[in-house]
Amino acid sequence: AQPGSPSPVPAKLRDLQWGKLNFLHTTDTHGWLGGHLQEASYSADWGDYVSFVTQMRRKAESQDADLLVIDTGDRVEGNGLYDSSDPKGKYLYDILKQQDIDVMSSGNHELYKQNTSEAEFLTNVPNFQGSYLASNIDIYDPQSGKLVALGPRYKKFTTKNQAIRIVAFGFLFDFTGNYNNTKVQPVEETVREDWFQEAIRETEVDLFLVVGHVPLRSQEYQAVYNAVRRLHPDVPIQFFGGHLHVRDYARYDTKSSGLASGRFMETIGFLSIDNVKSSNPVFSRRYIDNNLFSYHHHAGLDEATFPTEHGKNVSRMIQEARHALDLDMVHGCAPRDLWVSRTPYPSSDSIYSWLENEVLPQSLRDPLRNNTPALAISNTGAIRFDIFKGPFTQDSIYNMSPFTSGFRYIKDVPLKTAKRLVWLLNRETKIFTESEHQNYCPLGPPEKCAHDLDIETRRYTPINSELKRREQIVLSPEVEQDPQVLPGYTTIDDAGNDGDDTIHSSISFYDVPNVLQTLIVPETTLSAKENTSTEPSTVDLVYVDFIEPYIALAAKFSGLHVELPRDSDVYMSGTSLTELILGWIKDNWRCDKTFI
Ligand SMILES: O=c1ccn([C@@H]2O[C@H](COP(=O)(O)O)[C@@H](O)[C@H]2O)c(=O)[nH]1
Repeated sequence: AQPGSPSPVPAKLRDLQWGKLNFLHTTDTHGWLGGHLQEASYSADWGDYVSFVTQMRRKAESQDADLLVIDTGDRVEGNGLYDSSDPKGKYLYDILKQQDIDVMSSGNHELYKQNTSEAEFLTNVPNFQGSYLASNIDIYDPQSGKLVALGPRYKKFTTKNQAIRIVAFGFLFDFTGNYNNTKVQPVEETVREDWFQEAIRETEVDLFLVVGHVPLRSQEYQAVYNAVRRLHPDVPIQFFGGHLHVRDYARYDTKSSGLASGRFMETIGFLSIDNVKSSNPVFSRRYIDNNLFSYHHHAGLDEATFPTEHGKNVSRMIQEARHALDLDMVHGCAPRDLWVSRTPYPSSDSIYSWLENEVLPQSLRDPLRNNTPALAISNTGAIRFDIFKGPFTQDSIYNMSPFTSGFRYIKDVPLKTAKRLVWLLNRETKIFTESEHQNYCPLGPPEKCAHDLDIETRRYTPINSELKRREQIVLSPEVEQDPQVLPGYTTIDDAGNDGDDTIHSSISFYDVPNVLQTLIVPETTLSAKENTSTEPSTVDLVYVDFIEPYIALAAKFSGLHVELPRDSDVYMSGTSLTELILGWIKDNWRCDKTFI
């Protein structure tokens, strides 16, 4: 763990049920390779995980079993270790490659920007040669300019100890927000390609392994499942998924299942399959809290015997990178916790209410607009993580707001129309049904999308469904706090409620809107007539530039006749949302002696 990170609190643990074939799985790590420096439950770093994999491989060997290590993408964007270096990822790729990963795939965050996907192609794919699969992604090779596969489409291999013959694929969901230097083929089309049809016609196979940055309960995985099952009614299929940032386990039939292992290095997913080659395979899953207490327990080792030299070196690499990036530098001290979804919105401890009521009204102003009133909009997904009371560091800013988006505006928009546009963005259905940008919750945080699962059937409710959205639901009721049991994940999945390794009390999650809004009316701009209603008749409609495609769509439905980007312009040139928030924090959150 990194120096200064909190020690894990001993807790009641559930053991792992080993099989002859075992997996460890990470997904959506988003650069959190240093672990969580403010949360004891998730305080192990990538170096500890390197030690854990080594020790678990030894344990597998001793039982003549196999262990495969999987990662399903979104390794970048979301933490200072990736986002604060120039170029981004200067330290991350070398740290990542220290892990011995057997099968991995790309996420959507590897493809939003040209430099990220090129780093993936030129650095990460070669670093993980033989493991990195890209079943449905192509990239324009920056050297030749030719469109080529990002990585091999699939691979066949046989495990060392049990000689299990595996055919593996690596998918990304039907993502449309990628920069134009990559092409993502919809999974439903990929499964009709000749190479895929040939691959699944393999007869010498004991297991199909489908890894991907794909929600488990999705039309994409349904398509892969249907294609394989049509030819192989009896061969086990194991899926690993991600993107929604949740722990989840799905049973598709008696011989197939899927595991999703959370987000931000909070969770290491464990899955075992016993009797893979028989007519009766047995599956077991566990979500391991990423801390040393859990690691020691599951490896059957202690503080002295657990860490490997390699693991310790990787922890040192992280420490040096964090030091070089000055990630512990304190910008201010937060006077209270501010939550993304642990508290109702709006409320005094909602991070979105804080942005709407304090940060944006006090900071968002373009001097070139001469105090013109503005209705400002940001997507809630731009804010990725909570703020904890106490020191707010260089790391905290990227954990909370990692993206580089700035602002644009459309002038002279009737306030009534602007408000209707916001209403439409939050209502979603109509807009996204007709959108080429349809995606998993393209505006809100991914967890919001996961919570739109139909509770009864555990099926994902597509965002173009006409099903009525729940307004704001408490997903798990608060329970009396048992002093021995700390709050944390209490997952319910298709195998029941005993998946988490650590026994926790539950935390409440509340739904959040797609976009937050704030009306900014400088006193002096109101005419005497308007002053009576305190609302201007027209405003600058200001928005985070990432959401411009959705603004264009919502404008169409709200009667705002604009063509974007032609009719919009940059607002506060050179200032990103992240810089705006950081500036406000530096000005407003002084550290007094209660924090030191
Ligand atoms: O530049 C960006 C990129 C993404 N977002 C938001 O992030 C989510 C997607 O996050 P995942 O980790 O891939 O699930 C997307 O819905 C956007 O809301 C952003 O705001 N800016």
